[in-house]
Amino acid sequence: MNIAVVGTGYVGLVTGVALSEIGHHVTCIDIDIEKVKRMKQGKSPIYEPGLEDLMKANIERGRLDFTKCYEEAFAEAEVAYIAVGTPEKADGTADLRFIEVVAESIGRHVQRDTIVVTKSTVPVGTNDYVRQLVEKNLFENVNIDVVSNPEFLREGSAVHDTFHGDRIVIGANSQHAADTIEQINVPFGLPIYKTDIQSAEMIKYASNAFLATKISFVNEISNLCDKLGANIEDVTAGMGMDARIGNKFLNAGIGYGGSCFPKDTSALVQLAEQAGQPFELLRAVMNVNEKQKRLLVEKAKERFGSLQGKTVALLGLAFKPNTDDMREAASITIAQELILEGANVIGYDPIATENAKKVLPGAVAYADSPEEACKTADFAMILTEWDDIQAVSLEEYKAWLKEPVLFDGRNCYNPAEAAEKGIQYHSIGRQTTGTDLVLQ
Ligand SMILES: NC(=O)c1ccc[n+]([C@@H]2O[C@H](COP(=O)([O-])OP(=O)(O)OC[C@H]3O[C@@H](n4cnc5c(N)ncnc54)[C@H](O)[C@@H]3O)[C@@H](O)[C@H]2O)c1
Ligand SMILES: O=c1ccn([C@@H]2O[C@H](COP(=O)(O)OP(=O)(O)O[C@H]3O[C@H](CO)[C@@H](O)[C@H](O)[C@H]3O)[C@@H](O)[C@H]2O)c(=O)[nH]1
Repeated sequence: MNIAVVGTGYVGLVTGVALSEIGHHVTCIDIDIEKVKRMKQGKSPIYEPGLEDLMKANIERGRLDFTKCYEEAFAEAEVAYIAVGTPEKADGTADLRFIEVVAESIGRHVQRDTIVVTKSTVPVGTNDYVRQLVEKNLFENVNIDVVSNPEFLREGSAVHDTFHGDRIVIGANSQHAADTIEQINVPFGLPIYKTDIQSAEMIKYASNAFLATKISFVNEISNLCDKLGANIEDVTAGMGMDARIGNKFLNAGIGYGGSCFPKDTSALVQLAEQAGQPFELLRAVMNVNEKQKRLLVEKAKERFGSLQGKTVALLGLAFKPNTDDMREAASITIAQELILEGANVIGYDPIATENAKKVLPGAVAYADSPEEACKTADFAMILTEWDDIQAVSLEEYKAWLKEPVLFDGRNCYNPAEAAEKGIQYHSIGRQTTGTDLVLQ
């Protein structure tokens, strides 16, 4: 099948590469000329494990190409995937401006009957709107079908998730369109769930909202554990043994970030509002998350009284490991709060530093290793559980930090062991240890 993929971000590029890997001929379009140049040379503009190797292999096989030119991409295309961003507007709703521009461009450039597949996360009803926009701009006398095919990959494991996902959702109102998109996806060998367009659109928002709810729920439980002397790791292990609850996605931490949960929960709350069906639960989930992002700073203030003049090492800046994405990373809130408290901040991230520089306060300094960050600092906070950060030993923290006090937002260490090694260790939903240590 000849496929055009519009937008080459985390979703578009991974989708395009994966579709070419299973045998389709794919042309990816992006308006960012620099990106297109890089991708043509087999270089991925984003950090995503395994992606670049697949890109190179399929460019060599002649099944994958990149362009900024719609004419070129639509010369042969029978199917057009839309994978541009749907960021959050100031009022919390989804911004459909990129979708609108793309739908109009597709309309102007299609040469034959075409199925337009929306991969982007869009509010219920958007695919109908997309069809209207495409049809309004048609030059050729062709038929347009639309299909909702929401994406469920996670950043940092996007390639793996695409080939090993739990399901592929296809929402269509025409049997022909549903069958064609199913056939395209059969080689992935994953369960395919077919439904109508509105339900497919809702499956995506409902899934993200449910996962966000799980995280805020467990974070609330962890804060209670903190107060009442229980241990969140033991609690979630015990909860997760109930198959109805499941043992995944129960890690307490410093709140969810990233390019999806924050904006998608907000968009669903707004969608519910517009439908006259306020989503109280999801509002609470979002409020809990905002509070949770500030937890480590609150703990540090409680421990030190004032943070004025203290230097804090922030270890891990990306919103999760194995990505260079800084969108809605908790590190942004934490760095801002620390600076407001009069602290100096030195950040370290193995991959996301360049992106971090664009969004963290200008006053933040950057280190090239956990050692350099910690040796400059009074105490440290672990924000992202990158492998190289988890590989730092407790002995090293003890040797490097001026005051061996560690605030661990990802529960990477054993609290008793930390105290044994001479560290005062504050983590999430577990008792603080090493409080009796005499620190300088
Ligand atoms: N990032 C994820 O993990 C993820 C997972 C599932 C779903 N989604 C959804 O997928 C969509 C895309 O997300 P993303 O993170 O890949 O976005 P992104 O911001 O990383 O990438 C969007 C790309 O589209 C390009 N673009 C914008 N306008 C264009 C146009 N007119 N023509 C061609 N290209 C254009 C941009 O230059 C950019 O490269 C969003 O709706 C998001 O909610 C994202
Ligand atoms: O038990 C957990 C799991 C995750 N997180 C945090 O939640 C955020 C999101 O993590 P994750 O879901 O792994 O990454 P994303 O790439 O944002 O993926 C989510 O958002 C995508 C975009 O819609 C969806 O496609 C995915 O299915 C969905 O998991 C990160 O800040 C994590 O640190 C926790 O705090 N505890």
